[in-house]
Amino acid sequence: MRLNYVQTGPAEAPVVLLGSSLGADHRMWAPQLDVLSKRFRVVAFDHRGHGESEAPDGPYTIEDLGGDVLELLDTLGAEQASYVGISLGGAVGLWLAENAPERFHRFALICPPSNPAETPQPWIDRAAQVRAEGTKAIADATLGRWFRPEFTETAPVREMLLACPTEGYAACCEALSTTNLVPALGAITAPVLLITADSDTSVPPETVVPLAAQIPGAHLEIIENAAHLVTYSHPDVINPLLLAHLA
Ligand SMILES: O=C(O)CC1=CCC(=O)O1
Repeated sequence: MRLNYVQTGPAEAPVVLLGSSLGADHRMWAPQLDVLSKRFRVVAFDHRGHGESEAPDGPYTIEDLGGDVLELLDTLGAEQASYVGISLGGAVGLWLAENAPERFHRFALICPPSNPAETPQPWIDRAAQVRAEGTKAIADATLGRWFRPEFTETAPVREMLLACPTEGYAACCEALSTTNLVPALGAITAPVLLITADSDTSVPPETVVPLAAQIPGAHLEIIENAAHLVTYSHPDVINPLLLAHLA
């Protein structure tokens, strides 16, 4: 699978991969790139079916998306990396922490859905709606979950969502509908920073806070007055946390 990616920072520095939210692409990491690339070789990639990555017909699985990241590491010539993921990218991070610990130093997982398969029907319904009507049909509702009303710089994110391939978005919804990463959380060995946002209605804090007790040694941060896409709306709060954890 050919994943699209951009990289910045010194070529010889430790690699940090950035995995995006459902419907967004590598451009959503713009508020993190300058800061992280002073210390790391930063690789922001598009999941399959997103941005400019290949978009085969779905359904996909979380194993597909995680396997793509391992292939990307091989393509980059990186034996190991650290991984930062938000939302769908956070679920992929949990899968990587559980299934490929030898390839990763540290994880920062932001608003990660750990068991979306618990309620699969909304994901199956969303996939059907997007296949029928495109991502424009879900754009207003999605941005309403991703940002609090006082954050108004949402136009670039809307543009990413509208540009997301219909089949890729739908197939990733189907991946979420079959994903349950909870049973293996206790086997995670890498240091994990978990970040949740108090106003996140996509992946509510009540579903993230308990993960800190289930992942050995995990550290939890709860960001106040923030919704799901907290990396984009609150970089001044998030970037120092990422730097402190990854360094
Ligand atoms: O609500 C959304 O669209 C964002 C999201 C992606 C994965 C998830 O659980 O929520």
